[in-house]
Amino acid sequence: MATTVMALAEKVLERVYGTSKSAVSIAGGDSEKTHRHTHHHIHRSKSYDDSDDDVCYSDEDESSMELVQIGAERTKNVLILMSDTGGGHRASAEAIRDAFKIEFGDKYRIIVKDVWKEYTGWPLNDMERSYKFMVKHVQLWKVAFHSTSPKWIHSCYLAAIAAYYAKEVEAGLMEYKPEIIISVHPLMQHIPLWVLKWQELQKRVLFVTVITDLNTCHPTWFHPGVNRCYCPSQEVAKRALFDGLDESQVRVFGLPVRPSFARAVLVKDDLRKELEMDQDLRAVLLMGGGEGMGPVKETAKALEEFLYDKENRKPIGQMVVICGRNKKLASALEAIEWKIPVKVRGFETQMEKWMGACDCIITKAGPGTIAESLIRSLPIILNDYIPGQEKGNVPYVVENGAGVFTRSPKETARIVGEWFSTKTDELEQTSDNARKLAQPEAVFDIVKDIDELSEQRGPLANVSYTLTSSFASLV
Ligand SMILES: CCCCCCCC/C=C\CCCCCCCC(=O)OC[C@H](CO)OC(=O)CCCCCCCCCCCCCCC
Ligand SMILES: O=c1ccn([C@@H]2O[C@H](COP(=O)(O)OP(=O)(O)O[C@H]3O[C@H](CO)[C@H](O)[C@H](O)[C@H]3O)[C@@H](O)[C@H]2O)c(=O)[nH]1
Repeated sequence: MATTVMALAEKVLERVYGTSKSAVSIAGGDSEKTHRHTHHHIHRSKSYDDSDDDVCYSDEDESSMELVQIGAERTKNVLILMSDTGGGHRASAEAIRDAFKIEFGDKYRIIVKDVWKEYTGWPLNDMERSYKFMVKHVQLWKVAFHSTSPKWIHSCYLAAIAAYYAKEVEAGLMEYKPEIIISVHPLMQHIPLWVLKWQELQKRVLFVTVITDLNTCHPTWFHPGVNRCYCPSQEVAKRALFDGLDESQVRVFGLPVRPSFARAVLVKDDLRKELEMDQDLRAVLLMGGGEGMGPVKETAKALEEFLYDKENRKPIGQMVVICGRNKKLASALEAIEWKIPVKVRGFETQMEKWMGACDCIITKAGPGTIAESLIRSLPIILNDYIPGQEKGNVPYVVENGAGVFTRSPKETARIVGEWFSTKTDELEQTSDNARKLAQPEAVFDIVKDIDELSEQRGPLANVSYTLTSSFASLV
C-alpha cells in the first residue's frame, strides 16, 4: 500500500513538474498557488548537467543560480530542517550547529530553518500552533499520533501535501543551496526527499535524519531514502530496522545536546553565586519543557510544604522554577510569597547553568530535558508525558535507575523532601545512574560522521552554488 502511495505521489509530482527529467520548471506561474508567495517566485527553468564530477545548475535566461566548480576548500552549506513544535527540535538543531562550528570551524555554513513556515501554507506553516493545541487536548494528540502511525496513512497525507507544496518547498531548499540537509523533525523527511528526487539531486545532496525522541517515536522519522538515520537509543534503532531501514543507514550515538552541556566545566558553588541562589541548601529544579507544560504550579506549592521544616521554622531546600514560554505560569508563581527560597524564571538560554546549580529535577518527559539532566547527573522525577512520542521516555529513565515517575504533585514533593533529608544515599545513587546513562559526546559523534560521509562523496566537495544578479533578488 505504501509503495502504491509513493508511486501515486511521484505521478502527481510528475504532473506538477512536467515530464522532462532534465528541464524542471520551478514555480512557472501557470498555477494559482505559485502566486501566493510572490517574494519566492522563480520565473525560469533550470537544467542539471549530469556529469559525475560536478553539477551544473544554470538558467535559461542566463542570470540566476549556477552551480560552479570552485575548489575543494570552500565552505559547504548545511541546512537543518526543524520546527518549534515544543523546544526540543530547535535545541537539537542548535546543538548540531554549535558542534559543527567547534569541530570544523568555517568548513561548513550552518543554516537552521523552518522552511515549511517560511515557504508553504496550511497545515505546514502552522505546525507550532497545531501541535500546541493538540497536546493541550491530550486525547486529540493521542488519536492524531496513533491514527497517523501506519505507513500508508501518513504517506497518503504527506504525498498530498508534497504534491501541493512541492514548488514552494523546492524554492525554500534552493534558497539555502544546501549540499547537506539534516532533518531533526518527524515531518521533514518525505517532502524534501521527494523534491530532491524530482530534481535528480538525491545522489548529490546528502540527506540525514537526526531523531530527537528517545523511544516510542513516530514512524514518520524513518524514511528509507536517507543517507543516515541517527538514532538516540538502541530501542529507536530497532524500530528503524523494523521499519525497513538498512543497518548501513543506522547509527546510534545518543541524542544531540548543546555542547555547552557536554564540554563546559561547571562548579556548583560558583554557579549558585552567579545565579544568586542559597549556597548551602540543596536545590530542586522544576520545569515543563520549552512551553512550561504539566502540573508545575501544583508541584511548586506542594514542594514548599515538604521543603519547609515546620518545627524548626526553616527551609530544608530551595527551588528553581523555569516556566519556559509560559508567561502566565511565571507571573502566577511570582505573585506567591514563598516560605522557602524560590527563583521563578521565564525562558532560559543557559539551561546548563541552572541544571548545574541544582541537585535534582522535576520535569515532564521531554527527551531534550532528560538527556541534558543525565549529562548534569541530575536525578529525575518525571511528572507527566505527552502520549505517543514521550510515553517510552518514562521506562527509559525509570528502568535505568535514573529517576522515578509519579503524576501526583504531593508524592513528587515527598520524594524530594526525603532525598534532601533522610534519603541522601538514594539521591547520590540515582545521580550516579544518571551519569552512566548520559551521552555527552553524541552531538560530536554525529557531526563527525556527517563530515566523513560528506568527504566520502568526493564530487560534492568540488561543487558550489553561486548567485548572480537577478537571482540575488530572491534571497
Ligand atoms: C503524518 C501526516 C501529517 C499531515 C497532516 C495533514 C492533515 C491536516 C490536519 C491537521 C493539521 C495538523 C498539523 C500538523 C501537526 C504537527 C504535529 C507536529 O509537528 O508534531 C511534532 C511532534 C514532535 O515534536 O511530532 C511527533 O512526535 C510525530 C508527528 C506525528 C504526526 C501527527 C500528525 C497529526 C495530523 C492530524 C491529522 C488528523 C488525524 C486523524 C485522521 C485519521
Ligand atoms: O526555558 C527553557 C525551557 C526549556 N529549554 C530547552 O527546551 C528543550 C525542551 O525540549 P524537550 O525535548 O525536553 O521537550 P519539548 O516538549 O519542548 O519538545 C518537543 O520536541 C521533542 C523532540 O525533540 C519531543 O518530541 C517532545 O515530545 C516535544 O514536545 C530542552 O532542550 C530545554 O533545555 C530552554 O532552553 N529554556
